[in-house]
Amino acid sequence: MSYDGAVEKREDPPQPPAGNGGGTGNGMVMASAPGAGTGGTVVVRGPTLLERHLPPSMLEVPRDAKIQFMKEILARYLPEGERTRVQKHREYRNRILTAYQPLHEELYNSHPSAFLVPSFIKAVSEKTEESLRSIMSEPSPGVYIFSMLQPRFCELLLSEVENFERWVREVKFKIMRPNTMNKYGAVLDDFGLEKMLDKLMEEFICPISRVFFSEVGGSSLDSHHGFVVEYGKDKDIDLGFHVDDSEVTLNVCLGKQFSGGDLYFRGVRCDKHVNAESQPEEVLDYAHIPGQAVLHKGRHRHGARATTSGHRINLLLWCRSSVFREMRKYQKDFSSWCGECQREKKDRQRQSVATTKLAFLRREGESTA
Ligand SMILES: O=C(O)CCC(=O)C(=O)O
Ligand SMILES: [Fe+2]
Repeated sequence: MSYDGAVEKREDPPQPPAGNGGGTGNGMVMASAPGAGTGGTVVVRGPTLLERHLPPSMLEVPRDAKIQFMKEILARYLPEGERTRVQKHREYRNRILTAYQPLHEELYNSHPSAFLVPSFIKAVSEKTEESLRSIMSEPSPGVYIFSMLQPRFCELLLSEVENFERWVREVKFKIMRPNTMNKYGAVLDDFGLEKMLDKLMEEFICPISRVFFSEVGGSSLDSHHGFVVEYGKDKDIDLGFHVDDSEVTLNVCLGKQFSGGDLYFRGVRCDKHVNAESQPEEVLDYAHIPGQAVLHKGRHRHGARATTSGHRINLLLWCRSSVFREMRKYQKDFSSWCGECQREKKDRQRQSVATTKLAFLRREGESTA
């Protein structure tokens, strides 16, 4: 195999930073389960079944207020440890939000369509497989590449991230990194971009995922973890072979100038087969281009090669489905999406056809003897 060693499961960081000026203290463990921790922004979408249970006084309030109300009720039913984690993460975010002064307000307040290229907006608004395929390539099964972000948005976001990191250094704020495999990068949801990214997921990634990723919960995405990863000198160099803690991952290069940093893909696998061999058609290398997006299943094994010069920053949106995760707990057969389960199933079918044929031929032989 052309990758090294075993596949890692890339998750939100398990440990919070300790002590930000009398804050959370130690031990805010980040859960990778939906609804908790860094990625725990479960968004209740409306009109939903849950909405029918709202008290009459809540029916006319804005959607955000309804969501907040429902979240608070649902939080009461979380296990104790998880409730504490959610609460501490909320406090962590609030400390950032009250102290950090954003540089480009428009990033926070504009509708995401202001940042997207027109061809992408048009294809998604038509919502058909044909319109989506007209702007995408699929160089290996399940990996979709398309032009997505306007250069101006990439520049604004890069400059906002720089500003945030400058503030972090100046006030010596200990931030949580995006997940267990990065030492650099920042969680965009933690400094105010959660709502904008949620709209991006809901209005643009959900319609695509419904078409291409329905077998892994693409029709019921309901939360996200949005962050940037950074590579180059004095940053992360490469990223090991892994699967994401997501159902669907959006990965868009923001820039700047760099060489190297190719993504490599090696097929989709369930937990049991995560280290199984890859098939030739599953092998893909992809060179990042600023503004261009890669969309794939979280369980699609991948990694990033060394960024050999310059500075590469990518926007990642891990999209999750709480319904899919719950259902997966009770399933054993993942042949609708795991390449190795599919291969095993085909082998079993071939075997059973061969056995039936043999039995038939034997019977035929006996009756003509
Ligand atoms: O560096 C990249 O482009 C890959 C990032 C990635 O796979 C991740 O953050 O999960
Ligand atoms: Fe990844």
